[in-house]
Formats: sequence, structure tokens, C-alpha cells
Amino acid sequence: AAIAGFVTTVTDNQSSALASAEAEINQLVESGIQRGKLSEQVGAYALANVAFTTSLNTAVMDADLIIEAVPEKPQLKQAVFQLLEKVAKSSCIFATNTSTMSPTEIASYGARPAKTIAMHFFNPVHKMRLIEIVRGLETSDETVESVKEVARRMGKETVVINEFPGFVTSRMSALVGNEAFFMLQEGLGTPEDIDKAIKLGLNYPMGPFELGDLVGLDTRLNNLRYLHEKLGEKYRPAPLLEQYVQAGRLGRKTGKGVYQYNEEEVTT
Ligand SMILES: NC(=O)c1ccc[n+]([C@@H]2O[C@H](COP(=O)([O-])OP(=O)(O)OC[C@H]3O[C@@H](n4cnc5c(N)ncnc54)[C@H](O)[C@@H]3O)[C@@H](O)[C@H]2O)c1
Repeated sequence: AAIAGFVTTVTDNQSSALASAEAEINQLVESGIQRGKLSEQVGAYALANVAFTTSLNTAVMDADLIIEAVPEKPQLKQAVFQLLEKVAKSSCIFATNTSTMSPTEIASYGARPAKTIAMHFFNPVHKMRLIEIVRGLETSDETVESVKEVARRMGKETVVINEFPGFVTSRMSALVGNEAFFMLQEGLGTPEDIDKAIKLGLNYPMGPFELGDLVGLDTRLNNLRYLHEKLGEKYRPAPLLEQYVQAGRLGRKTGKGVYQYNEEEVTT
């Protein structure tokens, strides 16, 4: 958002999460300049235009657009949107980065259904070109056009999808990722071989375990739980995935998921 020229504030209730977000953003801008992807001028402008605060009120009170990205837990989303409704301007658009949830349901947590929509980004956001836009039952055409324009200014492609749990991308990705865990549990092969088979045999750019570790296994499990509740048996999370999350093996963010991450090497 900052690189696209928007005055941007990042907020999180954990100061450690904010500190690592700030460090990562600085590092991404710096390496973008070094690799010739960004001019020094745009990089400097972006860093000057992004602020960090643990105060939700400070972050949102003047905002025209809020992109919510708290964990995929309906009760948490509800609490956050109820708070946002109290502090945000009445003209502000509420966008949710939910991977699976209904924007109509999320709109019911606030009082501006015409101005509530899903803007689903992909990881890593600075590289992935798509934003999946999902409109709720009451989302206005004006809101759809506004977020499409924001996406265009961010240099992203968009698809506008009708509401259904998991949309297009998460529904497909959850199934592939879950099936890979069933295969691992059944002893079909090592994670490396399952990933290699999917990459080289099916031409996926990343294997399902590499992607799961990048997305976060807890995030993947939350998505599957929601889809299981809404769409049934097909999405029941693999017990091995539940076990990994219980053990704190969440992927790259904890240094260990299906693979182990050291500074210089990745191992199982
Ligand atoms: N991880 C991905 O690849 C990915 C991709 C697309 C969409 N999403 C969606 O984005 C959302 C977040 O997923 P994630 O993987 O980044 O989760 P995460 O757990 O890695 O990060 C969520 C952040 O929200 C913060 N948070 C929790 N409660 C808060 C509150 N009340 N107020 C302010 N901040 C709070 C946490 O401290 C944490 O830093 C989910 O809806 C997920 O489905 C994730």
C-alpha cells in the first residue's frame, strides 16, 4: 500500500509482531532498491508513508480503507469489527483479508454492509499478483469499484468472486494441502518427495508442504476447520496437521513446520 502511494498505518496488538513487520518491510524495500525493482525515490517515499502503532484507534480513526488481517477465528473477527465500527469514519470501507469467511457474515458484525468486502491477498503479498475480491450480499457496486481501483494502484490483478466459503483459491488450496498431510500420515513418501512430485509432475510452483509452511500451518488449520463446519466432511483436517499445530510446528514463522528452517538451510 505504501509503495502504491497510500498513507499507510500498520497496527497489531502485539508490539513484537509490529517490530518484525517493520523490520521485514524495511528489508523488502531495501532489497527491492538493490535489485532494481524499486527506485530509491519510491522506496524512500514508501518508508516515509508507513507508520506502526499498537493503538487500533490511532491507526483507523482517519482511514478511508481498513484491511483487516487478524487470525481466521470468527469470534475474533467479530470483536475487531465491532470495535472498528465504533472508531472508524462512517465513510470508511471495511475490507477483510479473510481466506474463507463470508463477507456478508463479517458485514453483520458492523453497521455498514454496503461498505464491507473481502480483499483476499496472497503470500508473499509483494510478489503475488492476485487480489481475490469477494462481495457480500449487500456490498455496493461503488465499494467493489473502489477496492478494484486500490488493487490496480497496488499493481495487482483482480477477480471478483461471488460469496461462498473458501472462495476459489482457499477452497482449492485447503484441499490440496490437507490431502498432502493425509499422504504423509499414510506413509506414501517423504515431504520432499511429495512436494517434488506435485511440483514436477503437476507443474505447481511450490509443493503443498512448502506452501503450508509459508502460509502458516495454524492458518491452514483454521481455514480447514471453517470449511469443514460450512461444507462438510471433504474438508475434515488431517489429524497429522492438527498434531503439528498442537506441537507448535506452525511453519516458517516458528522456525519449524513440516520442514525445519535455519538461517542457511531447510531440512525435515
Ligand atoms: N498466511 C497467509 O498466507 C494468508 C494469506 C491470505 C489471507 N490470510 C488471512 O489473513 C488473516 C491473518 O492470517 P495470518 O496467517 O497473517 O495470521 P497470523 O496469526 O500470522 O497473524 C495475525 C496477526 O494478528 C494479530 N492480532 C490478533 N488479534 C488481534 C487484535 N485483536 N487486534 C490487533 N491485532 C491482532 C496477531 O498478533 C498477529 O500478529 C486470516 O484471516 C487469514 O485467513 C492469510
